[in-house]
Amino acid sequence: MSGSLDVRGLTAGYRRRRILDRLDLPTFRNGDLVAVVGANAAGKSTFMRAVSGLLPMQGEVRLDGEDLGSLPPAERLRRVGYLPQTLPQASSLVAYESLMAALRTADPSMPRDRIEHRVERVFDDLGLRALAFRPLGELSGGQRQMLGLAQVLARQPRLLLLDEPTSALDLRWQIQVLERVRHTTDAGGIALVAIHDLNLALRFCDRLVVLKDGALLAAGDPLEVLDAELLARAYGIEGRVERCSHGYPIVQADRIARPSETLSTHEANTR
Ligand SMILES: Nc1ncnc2c1ncn2[C@@H]1O[C@H](COP(=O)(O)OP(=O)(O)OP(=O)(O)O)[C@@H](O)[C@H]1O
Repeated sequence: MSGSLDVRGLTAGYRRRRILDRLDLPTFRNGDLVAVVGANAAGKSTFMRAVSGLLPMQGEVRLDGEDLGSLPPAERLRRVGYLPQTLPQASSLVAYESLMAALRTADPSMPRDRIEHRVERVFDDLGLRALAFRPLGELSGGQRQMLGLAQVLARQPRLLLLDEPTSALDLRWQIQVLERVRHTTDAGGIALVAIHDLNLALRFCDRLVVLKDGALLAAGDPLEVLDAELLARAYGIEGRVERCSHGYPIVQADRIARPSETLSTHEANTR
């Protein structure tokens, strides 16, 4: 179906361990900015790698009705922009050249003037002009993370898969990045963002996927899905979702839950 992402029966893992086992997600549509959340080791990065095509997988990932697994790697690379959790390698290339190189790799047939136009544009959009002629090896961790994102956005992929894109960023740049991603989804894209900061997820994302031990714990509207019980089950904490004085929802983590509080009432009652 056009304008959609469908994940059905996704199974993926590593040589000796299966991590995701027949994962089904709700259909995502154009305009959706999806936060993929869950505790450490829940399977978020494995999910991102599997959907991106970097990790062998079974099941179906359909983008606009087409099975991504059946596309040639170059075509998949054109449609899916994946930002890994690791920062881009430090190198002697300056930032501008690194973006040019990323675009050339993704689409060797793209004319040079179009590449330059896209690179200029993404530097402006992300407010990174000051970094354009700095060698990657001389940038801070946060600056390198921004450049990694710039490399992905400049390719203008149909689907964005961003694994912790704000983990190295200060408050201002966290907002800058998520506003930028929001802009691409408002323009009709689909973006999946693995993120630990639930407050950013609540503020910018319109869909939430919660993973636990490689399985889907919950999915839906972030404000409907995130509540005290989910915080206990997903993270083992006692917490709550409240509104700040500006009206934004915020998650307050109060303390680590006692073991029985990490289970649902039903589970606890039937033990
Ligand atoms: N390269 C690998 N080889 C073997 N096992 C791996 C590998 N990468 C991750 N795992 C395992 O897969 C499971 C899920 O890890 P994953 O990185 O997907 O979790 P995550 O939700 O992204 O965690 P985090 O929030 O800590 O980044 C973990 O048990 C982890 O130990």
